[in-house]
Amino acid sequence: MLEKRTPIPVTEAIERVMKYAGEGEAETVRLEEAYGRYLAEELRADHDVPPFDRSPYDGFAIRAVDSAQANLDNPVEFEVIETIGAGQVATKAVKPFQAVRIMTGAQIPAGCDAVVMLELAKQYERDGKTYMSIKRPFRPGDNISFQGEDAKKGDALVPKGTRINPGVQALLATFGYAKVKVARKPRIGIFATGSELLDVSDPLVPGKIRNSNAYMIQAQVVRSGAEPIYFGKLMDDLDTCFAAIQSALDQVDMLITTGGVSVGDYDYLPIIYKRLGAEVLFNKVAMRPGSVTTVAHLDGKLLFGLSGNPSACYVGYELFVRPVVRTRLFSTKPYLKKATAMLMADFPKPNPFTRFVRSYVALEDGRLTVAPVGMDKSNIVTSLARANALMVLPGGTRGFAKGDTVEVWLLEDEEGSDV
Ligand SMILES: Nc1nc2c(c(=O)[nH]1)N[C@H]1C(S)=C(S)[C@@H](COP(=O)(O)OP(=O)(O)OC[C@H]3O[C@@H](n4cnc5c(N)ncnc54)[C@H](O)[C@@H]3O)O[C@H]1N2
Ligand code: MOO
Ligand SMILES: [Mg+2]
Repeated sequence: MLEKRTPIPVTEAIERVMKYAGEGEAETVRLEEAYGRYLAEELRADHDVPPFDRSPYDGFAIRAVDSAQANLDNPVEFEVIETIGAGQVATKAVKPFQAVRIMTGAQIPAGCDAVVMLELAKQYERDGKTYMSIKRPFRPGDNISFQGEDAKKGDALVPKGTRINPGVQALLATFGYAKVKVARKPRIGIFATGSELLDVSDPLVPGKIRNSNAYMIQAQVVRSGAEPIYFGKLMDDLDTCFAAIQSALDQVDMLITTGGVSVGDYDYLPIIYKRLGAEVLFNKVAMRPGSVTTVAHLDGKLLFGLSGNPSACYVGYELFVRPVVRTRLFSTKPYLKKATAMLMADFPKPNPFTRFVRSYVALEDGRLTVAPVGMDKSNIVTSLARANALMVLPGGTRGFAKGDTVEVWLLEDEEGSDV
């Protein structure tokens, strides 16, 4: 007799998985390798930025008070006592009506409190000395880039769990992080199961198809910030699958299988979970596609039994695996970012299960619109190529119409959501 599966709501399924999400671990990488990784600790300023008052222009550093009387009819003259470029420090004390020729980025000489742009000064020589004159007054602080104006020592700049983008990379360099503490990428093992599966380079033969899920999942793993370990494809043979899965478990933090999870004669994952002694968290979810998604837990490791159907497999990853990965990357927002969008197509057929329709979200005239990107069936692979969102249509008795406002979960977003 076929075991009856009881569907549970998607939110409950996610909750059950997240109980076993575990915690992130830190590792150290060189700054050059940090881009795209996730910070394992908050980034704070340990010094002021900039660390000294500096010139934002090529020009002359002066004491503003000396320029007070300058106007078009009364140029004020300064003796130029030295020249400093960025990286150099003035060596002479600046006395009244003296100036230092200064370049962008150089430290403001002691005693000076304003900078005159080169274009506003006239420089000339007289009796072997260099002078410049200006025809307008400057106030203290004019054209100074002040110490700490960018960041003050102690400022919290980037929270733990942030993905290191080029800007974060710049800050890490600014604060001297030659080595960076980042989240260790969770290692996710992948098996594709199915006797019908061909390798990518195999020619098509009757009854068989190429294994696309393994490559799709590897990309999803990478997109979410984890490290895929692909163990290859398995024939639908119980003992072979069991042995392969059991031995792979030692090498990974969690394991994904695709296919073999439904109720068919050759769907062996349910038996394998039993043999392993794994606790099955659920084996039916009230969602389309991916209703057969099964998640089990064994000795602190999650085993994701994703559907063999490509669209169902894809959705299963984004809903159940991604938030676990993000949690282990120290994110406080591990879920897909949610938004609302205007539906651009009718969806008349009601469905008792919540639908996650592979869709394309666009920004049109300042508001989000959403349209499905292909046929809404779980065995469809072509629709995935253009999907940048999952449109969430709650199950129930009604369909949806063009113009309705619907929820969308964004697939390419980096920020995430805490719910
Ligand atoms: N009697 C029932 N039959 C089915 C049910 C059900 O409730 N009762 N559920 C259906 C649903 S819903 C889904 S989804 C599928 C899930 O099946 P499995 O997860 O067991 O996957 P398979 O049977 O192994 O394969 C399904 C389908 O996907 C193709 N596939 C598998 N692996 C790959 C791969 N790596 N790359 C590309 N395509 C793959 C496979 O050839 C099949 O066509 O079960 C329904 N049946
Ligand atoms: O698990 Mo199936 O995808 O609901 O079609
Ligand atoms: Mg099957």
